[in-house]
Amino acid sequence: MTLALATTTPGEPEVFASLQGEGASMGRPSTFVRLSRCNLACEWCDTAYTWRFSGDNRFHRDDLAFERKANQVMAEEADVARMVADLPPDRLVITGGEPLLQGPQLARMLAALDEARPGMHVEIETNGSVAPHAVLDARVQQYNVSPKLSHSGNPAELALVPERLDAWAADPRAWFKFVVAEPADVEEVRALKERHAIPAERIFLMPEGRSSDVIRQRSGWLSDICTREGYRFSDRLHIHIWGDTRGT
Ligand SMILES: C[S@@+](CC[C@H](N)C(=O)[O-])C[C@H]1O[C@@H](n2cnc3c(N)ncnc32)[C@H](O)[C@@H]1O
Ligand SMILES: Nc1nc2[nH]cc(C(=O)O)c2c(=O)[nH]1
Ligand code: SF4
Ligand SMILES: [Mg+2]
Repeated sequence: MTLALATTTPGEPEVFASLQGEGASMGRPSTFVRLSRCNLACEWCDTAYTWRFSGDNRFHRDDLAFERKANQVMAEEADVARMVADLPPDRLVITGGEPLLQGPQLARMLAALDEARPGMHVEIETNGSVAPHAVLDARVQQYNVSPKLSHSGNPAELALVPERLDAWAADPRAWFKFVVAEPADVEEVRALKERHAIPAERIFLMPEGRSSDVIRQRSGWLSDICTREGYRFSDRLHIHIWGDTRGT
């Protein structure tokens, strides 16, 4: 059984220990597993190498067939579990790409992990447009849900699935993390918050930016909006420490 993972060095699955750089667990030592493939195609995606393979695969869900692709490695679920178990952190962050596209494979990987190293805390980074597989869902402690606003360039009918947003809003494990590039983007956050009854204390606003300079520039007005409107602010700690570097 295999998982499609991103690679940092050719042939090597992108599994690494770092600090969680964003959201509710920022600063916590965590092991990251980065999967490949995505059902969306954000214009500013900082990990487009996980899904933008040869040619243009925007919005073609049938492209999710698991053949070998550049920047992708197929790894045995048990081998991924062993790599995670051998790293020091007791927390796991599963990201991508869109990890919820590989729910059954992740559920099996986590079952193997529980054999090798029981009790790890599991967080999933997701764009929030896909329902989690039931067996996987039962093993997850935290969802970091990042619904995509119009500046991402995704069609709203793919990115913002109303019944999914209602389900995340009702799930106490879910934290919302909206990427914001301009003050006007926050209007869309306000509308989603009202429409789906998302509690403001579970909403982070995070500046779009792949460099410390851009993040810092946008943090001024974004932190003012958070202070006025009761949202939480999320920095991007890993970018300040390591820059936009794979495997950090
Ligand atoms: C690469 S995504 C992978 C997980 C999932 N596909 C998602 O979008 O949530 C991980 C996180 O990085 C955020 N992100 C990606 N590119 C970014 C950028 N240029 N600036 C700020 N955040 C970004 C996403 O919104 C998401 O919260
Ligand atoms: N350090 C670090 N923290 C992160 N939190 C979410 C990340 C992601 O790409 O999903 C990420 C990442 O890539 N690196
Ligand atoms: S949903 Fe996530 S992985 Fe997919 S393109 Fe957007 S930011 Fe990148
Ligand atoms: Mg990242």
